[in-house]
Amino acid sequence: TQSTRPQRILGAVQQNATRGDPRSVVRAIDQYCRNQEWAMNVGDEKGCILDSVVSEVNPATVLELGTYCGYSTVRIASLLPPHAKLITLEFNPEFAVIARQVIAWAGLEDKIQLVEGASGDLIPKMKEQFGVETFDLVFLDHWKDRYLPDTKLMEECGLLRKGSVLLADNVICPGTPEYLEFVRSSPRYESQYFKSHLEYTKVEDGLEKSVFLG
Ligand SMILES: CCCNc1ncnc2c1ncn2[C@@H]1O[C@H](/C=C/CNC(=O)c2cc(-c3ccc(F)cc3)cc(O)c2O)[C@H](C)[C@H]1O
Ligand SMILES: [Mg+2]
Repeated sequence: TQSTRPQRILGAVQQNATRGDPRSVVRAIDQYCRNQEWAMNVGDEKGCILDSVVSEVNPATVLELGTYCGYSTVRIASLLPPHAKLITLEFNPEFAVIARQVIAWAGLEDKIQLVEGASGDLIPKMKEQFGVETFDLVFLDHWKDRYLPDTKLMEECGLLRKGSVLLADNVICPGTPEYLEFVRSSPRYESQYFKSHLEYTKVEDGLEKSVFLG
């Protein structure tokens, strides 16, 4: 039977990356997606911006919305300090199965908690079920029309504190117009656009970093 693209990405990791070496996992996925078949990972160019924001925030708690194959999950977790935790939400069980194996290959199971389910259902349960107070960093990379409702939901659930950083992928392509308008016009956020390109292409895209002001 035909394999799926996520299965082929996992295969590329298992063939080309070293177990326990997160950066080799990231490199293997980028090489596969650049040379064999495109996939919607944040990629190497925007990934460098992601790395710099993660390093600057040096977060103890991270939330990722939209795991997919786990590329950005591994990329972020590889930069976290020893006791930091990353919770990543994925509602498609097929992708979750792949992402768990990519995370395991990178040897990052102890830093990453992959939770299967929809963000709208899980965000309200973060405090009681996962013992989270607030998130220092949130990486938004799920359905683009869910960035704004989920951001409002995180505010309502008290998951953002003064200084929490939201980093959103794809604010140009495919685009997240309502979210962008909101974070750029709201007095409760300080936003900054990092111009880049859509993963593995020359098309413009970028990341929007928004600091919650409380
Ligand atoms: C109600 C559910 C919401 N809550 C949810 N809760 C949990 N998990 C969720 C939720 N909503 C979605 N997910 C999961 O996250 C993933 C979804 C990721 C979505 N990403 C894109 O669509 C994209 C497109 C392009 C692109 C650019 C140019 C092109 F030509 C084509 C494609 C590029 C990019 O970098 C992109 O990230 C995964 C597939 C999906 O199962
Ligand atoms: Mg994306």
